[in-house]
Amino acid sequence: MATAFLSAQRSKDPRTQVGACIVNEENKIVGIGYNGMPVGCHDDEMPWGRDSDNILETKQLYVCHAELNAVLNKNSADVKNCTIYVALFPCNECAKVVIQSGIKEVVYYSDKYKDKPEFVASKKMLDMAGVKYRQHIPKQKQILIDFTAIDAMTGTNVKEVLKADQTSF
Ligand SMILES: Nc1nc(=O)n([C@H]2C[C@H](O)[C@@H](COP(=O)(O)O)O2)cc1CO
Ligand SMILES: [Zn+2]
Repeated sequence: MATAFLSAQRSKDPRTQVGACIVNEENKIVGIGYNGMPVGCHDDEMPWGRDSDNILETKQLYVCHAELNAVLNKNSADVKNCTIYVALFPCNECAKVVIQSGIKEVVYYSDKYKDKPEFVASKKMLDMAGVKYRQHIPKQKQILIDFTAIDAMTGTNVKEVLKADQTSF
């Protein structure tokens, strides 16, 4: 799930960044994706709003959801019997992609849109197709990525080695 969330950081959606990570039966990652505009549809030329009188001026008609991208980005022949980790519960369109691609389990973090018809329909289809879904409750609320830690650790290790050398002499 953390990998899904990390992938979401790349999304240009100013409101909701979603990531998805697919793992096979050995828990090995076979696909990662985040919500974004289709290839060739430039982020800065596409609408990112969601509320407009003109639906053509909203993101809904254009944006590829994280789950779709994760399936399309797969590095294996298929994603049959895989599990998809996703930050937000899949909508009805993504549920179809999940079912048709053979994914057997959805692990989601948030179900904040659960009362909307897209998500009621999604669950109806997942239930009928026998795709399991469960909420992920993380052991810790946050993970900090500190790029500098690798150098700091090396420094500490070097100091420890030097100290050990001094005591042995
Ligand atoms: N499961 C999902 N995967 C996704 O990639 N998305 C994307 C579509 C939009 O770009 C954004 C939702 O925008 P908003 O409705 O919160 O402003 O997240 C949304 C959902 C849930 O609907
Ligand atoms: Zn979707």
